Amino acid sequence: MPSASLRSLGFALAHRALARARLVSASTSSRARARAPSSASSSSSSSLGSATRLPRASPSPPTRARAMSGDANGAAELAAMSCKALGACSKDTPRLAADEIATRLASLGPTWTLDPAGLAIKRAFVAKNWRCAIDFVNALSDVAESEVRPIHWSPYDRVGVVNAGHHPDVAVRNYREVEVVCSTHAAGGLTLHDFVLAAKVDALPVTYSPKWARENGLAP
Ligand SMILES: C[C@H](O)[C@H](O)[C@H]1CNC2=NC(N)=NC(=O)C2=N1
Repeated sequence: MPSASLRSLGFALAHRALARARLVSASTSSRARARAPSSASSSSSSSLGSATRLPRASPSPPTRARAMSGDANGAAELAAMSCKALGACSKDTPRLAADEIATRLASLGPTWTLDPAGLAIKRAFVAKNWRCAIDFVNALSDVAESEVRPIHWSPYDRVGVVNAGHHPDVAVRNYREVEVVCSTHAAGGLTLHDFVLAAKVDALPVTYSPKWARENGLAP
């Protein structure tokens, strides 16, 4: 075969190979594009995802520790109860009479006191340090919220939560002095909810200031 025709044949083959290579790379990239979601669609799917994602239910209450109580049976009975079972607090939630308050108070730990007006119970202690104080408050927060129950409502079957918990007033002063006050705000005084919460608070682990623990008869 003459050299000129060989050369033109070579060019033709090279050209065809080049065209094929271009064709293959074009189809590969279009397939790749089809697989990867576009930035718009991915953002819309993630935004849809975030629209249906709702806050997780509160974590389960902390594991029980040694219940610190004056009357173990009374405290165990209270701690086994649940504010959810008692129902959400309202102005109609019955307030306890003075004698039942005294009985329930005796079954709690020794550091609970009744306020002079008889409308709240208070527990105060000194933690070992700030971190121990805040760890206790965080665990307390889980207990207060542990009565949260999920509800479903249409039409998108979104899941929400009704906060049927029972919440104490909490203060941390002088970086480690913790104060917990239980009272039923909706009823304007002490109800069974408050003693149930207090018994659960007594079951929480606490790292006390060693000096305070010795002075209050709570040294291990
Ligand atoms: C609907 C829900 O049960 C009420 O808002 C709860 C929330 N936590 C509460 N906590 C306390 N301590 N008193 C209340 O009256 C109260 N009400």
